[in-house]
Amino acid sequence: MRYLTAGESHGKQLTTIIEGVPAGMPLLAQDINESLHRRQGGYGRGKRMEIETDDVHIMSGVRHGYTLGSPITLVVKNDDYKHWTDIMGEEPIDPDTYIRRIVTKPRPGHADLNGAIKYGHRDMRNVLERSSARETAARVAAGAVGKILLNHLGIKIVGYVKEIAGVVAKDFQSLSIDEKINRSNQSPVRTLDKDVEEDMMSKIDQAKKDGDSIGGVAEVIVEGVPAGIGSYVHYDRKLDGRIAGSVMSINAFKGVEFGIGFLAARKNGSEVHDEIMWSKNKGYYRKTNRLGGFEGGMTTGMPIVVKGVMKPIPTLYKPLQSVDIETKEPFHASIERSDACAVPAASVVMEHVVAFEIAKAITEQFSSDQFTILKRELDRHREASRCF
Ligand SMILES: Cc1cc2nc3c(=O)[nH]c(=O)nc-3n(C[C@H](O)[C@H](O)[C@H](O)COP(=O)(O)O)c2cc1C
Ligand SMILES: C=C(O[C@@H]1CC(C(=O)O)=C[C@@H](OP(=O)(O)O)[C@H]1O)C(=O)O
Repeated sequence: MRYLTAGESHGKQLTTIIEGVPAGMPLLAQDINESLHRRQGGYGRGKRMEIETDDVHIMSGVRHGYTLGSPITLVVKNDDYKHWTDIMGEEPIDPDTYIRRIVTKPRPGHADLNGAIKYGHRDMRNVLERSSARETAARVAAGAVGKILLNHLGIKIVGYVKEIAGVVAKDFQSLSIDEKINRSNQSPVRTLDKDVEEDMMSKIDQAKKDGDSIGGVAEVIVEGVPAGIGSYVHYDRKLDGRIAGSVMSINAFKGVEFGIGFLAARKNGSEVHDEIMWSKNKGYYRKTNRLGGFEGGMTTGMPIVVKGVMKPIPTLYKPLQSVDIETKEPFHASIERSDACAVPAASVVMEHVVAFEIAKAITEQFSSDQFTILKRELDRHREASRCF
């Protein structure tokens, strides 16, 4: 499975093309929409989310509710486009209007300056339109298809917020994954910990009031992936590496850890490695899960536990110094519409990029032209690894 996305933030639409989804898998627009709507929500987002209603249009690859095995094209319209037709249209524009509207002031922390240098754009709108996290709607659409595939294979996944600006949620390891899904869906900041919700929201309110922005940590848990998915043979087949890459590719994400992650550097081996157990019912399992479900680039059969850290949003009302690329004069950032905190929304994005990577690894490892055969093979693998 692989996918490509296309589309500018204030252009007509976002398009996702996914290749390699097995034929015969049930797939409905409403299931993809559930993911898209979750991504749009979350406390801390700016005015743009009041304009958009992200609903998917399935343009190819699905017939009568089932996948065909051919490329699936998903379209999400940008409702904001109607306000940007003069700026974002494909026809040549009157030079006076154009000059008045070009973006020459790069925001520290965004892709503006580096993207302009790379492509030679003197108008940094040509960069920001595509570097905008609007693209994550298209990625969530792809991830939703991956997640639907996993769900049909008995694999469940949840993403939620662990921390916002130093307010840390407690661990809820004993909660079932279904309870985690419910709690994160009900929380305005998508955390499992009701006790810290208010604190998280007041941090966001304070950041908004100060014209500043804040970041945090999101966590994703995946249950039901059998042992031995991924590979220890090649760097680009190690599944933990691929998941880490997908998380790092989310806009504003600056780090990833599995299980106890960076804490492992300060512990002895006896405090880090998960002892191996066996029982007739469960087969092999680990007493603990400090390594977050991976050894040797392959799944251990324990829950996959991955965290990603998101930096504060770059667009600030509070001025940060930068340089105008036309005049070379210093300036202080101008006021622009922006999110103050997007960690709740990003936890949904993270859930979906991780879902896609796992679905992709499973379809690579087993026969995947036909969904029923894939399901049979995975069940066989589950049984073989239990009895191994
Ligand atoms: C869901 C989501 C919403 C975001 N919203 C904004 C925003 O409103 N304003 C902004 O400047 N950056 C926003 N970002 C972050 C930028 O897109 C990101 O910082 C930028 O693309 C530069 O990439 P980098 O931070 O990965 O280096 C958002 C990110 C995500 C995941
Ligand atoms: C549009 C989305 O997020 C956008 C991501 C974003 C950025 O710079 O990354 C900037 C903002 O866009 P605008 O400048 O139009 O207000 C966010 O709203 C979205 O998540 O769908």
